Amino acid sequence: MLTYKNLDQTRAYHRLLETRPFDVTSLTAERVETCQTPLAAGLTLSWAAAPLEEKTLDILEELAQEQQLLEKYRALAEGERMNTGENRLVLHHLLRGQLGAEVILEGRNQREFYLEQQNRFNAFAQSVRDGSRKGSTGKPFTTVVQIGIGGSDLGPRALYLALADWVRAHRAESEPLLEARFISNVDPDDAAAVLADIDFERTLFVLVSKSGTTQETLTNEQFVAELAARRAPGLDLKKHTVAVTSETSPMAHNGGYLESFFIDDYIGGRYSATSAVGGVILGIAFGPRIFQRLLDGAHQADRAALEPDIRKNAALLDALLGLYERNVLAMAATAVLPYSQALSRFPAHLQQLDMESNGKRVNRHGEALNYQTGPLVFGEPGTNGQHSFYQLLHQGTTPVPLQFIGFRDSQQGQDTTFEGSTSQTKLKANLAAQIVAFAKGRAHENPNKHFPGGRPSTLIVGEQLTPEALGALLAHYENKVMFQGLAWNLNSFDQEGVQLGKMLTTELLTGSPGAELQAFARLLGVNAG
Ligand SMILES: O=P(O)(O)OC[C@H]1O[C@](O)(CO)[C@@H](O)[C@@H]1O
Repeated sequence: MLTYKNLDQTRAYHRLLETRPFDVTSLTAERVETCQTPLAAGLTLSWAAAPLEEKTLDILEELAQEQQLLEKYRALAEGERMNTGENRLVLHHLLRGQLGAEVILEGRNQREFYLEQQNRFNAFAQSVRDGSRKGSTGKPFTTVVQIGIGGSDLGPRALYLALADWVRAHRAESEPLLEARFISNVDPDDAAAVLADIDFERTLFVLVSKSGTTQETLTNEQFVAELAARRAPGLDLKKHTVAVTSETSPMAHNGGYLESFFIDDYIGGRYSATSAVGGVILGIAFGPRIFQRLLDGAHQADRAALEPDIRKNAALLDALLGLYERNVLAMAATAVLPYSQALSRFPAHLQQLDMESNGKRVNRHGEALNYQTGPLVFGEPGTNGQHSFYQLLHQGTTPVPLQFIGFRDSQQGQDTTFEGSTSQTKLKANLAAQIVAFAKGRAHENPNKHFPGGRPSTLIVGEQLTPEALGALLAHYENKVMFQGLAWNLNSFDQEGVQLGKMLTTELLTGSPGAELQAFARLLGVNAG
């Protein structure tokens, strides 16, 4: 039977508070060689430079048992109503494969429903790619533009950017390459810039909103319609627009779109990248086979997260390490630092995934918590970050645990040798150097040049950022966030914290706002109506 208790009601937590962290200034080569956990799809988690002693790991494993983390993960995948705030199931794992018992809801097998949608959007993507489906003026599509925000933008955009160059370098000559673009912000400059040079006759729009009510997305739909009417008056925009939404949303079945593809309430926005939300645009841009490879990598990581031994379960280990850093070592933030330009928007996706999921102050039953929960998440690709905010990370007063990601090979294989080493070699050398510099520091008699060290990190390393590796990376973080939320006894699957701002915006635009809201409206020149 599953029981739910707060972190501070567990024995393991109180034992953890008594532990001393591994002092990462004592990092050794032997530790680098031994502290490795296979993740999935050829990725490995190195935790050599993490503040973990063997004894701490044992207690973290006890915590996992006391909080029944694996049992709860299994239950979640098999249809337990884990989203207590909204009384919903949490089924994104089923998008990539069956993990346990089938989930049947009102006679519908949920895995089959997701597969049916996948088959539909794959066939659609194929027809766009092979040119059999054309625009309303008879021209083949060359560009696909996604309109959506939050989970309906960040994951798909991060995945597109992560694979675009890999696909360009690895595709067969006969495979077309369609360009994808994204409009998310209600700032009119976003849509205007994305659409500035668009050829409407050859563009397909993918309107993505699970709720079908998001202000930014509906406004941008209208922006596109008006611009298309001005720039391509003969165009039938309906034949250039598909929708991705839930079956119960106002956008579903409204007859305004060429096709509609569905998710349901059991796929949370920030967990939706492997559904039609990401699958339509990635399938069109790269082809369904590439999207399937991404799903396979994600499923491998989902399976690996079922492993009971914490030393062999990268998602569980990473999750409980993050909890240890947050609750025992009182570290408030964490940085995600991919040494891969392709992952340029991956930290932005993780920001939503982590902070919208675990930025909570009450437990899953709505009771106030007496301990810290989700950390602040930020990040940028290396080496760019090194020339920006690493100063604070090395010598600032706030130690921040660092999550590095790196690959042995570049995606495209193009390179140059300068001063005896290639760019890819320099990239990896910088990454290795940073881990050691953060961990061990360097003494100096000039305090300004003194590096204290003792700054912990982990490294996820793989051969190359392939579709499988990317899928595994995505799922690893989803599972990490899920395990942390379960250990903190909170609901990682709702987001009430985004509602108040939305409400006040509506009040200001269409209702009777309070005096202070009106005062800011005057300062900003808000003209409602
Ligand atoms: O897909 P929708 O319903 O337009 O929602 C977009 C995003 O808005 C949020 O609800 C937050 O405002 C996210 O959780 C979600 O991903």
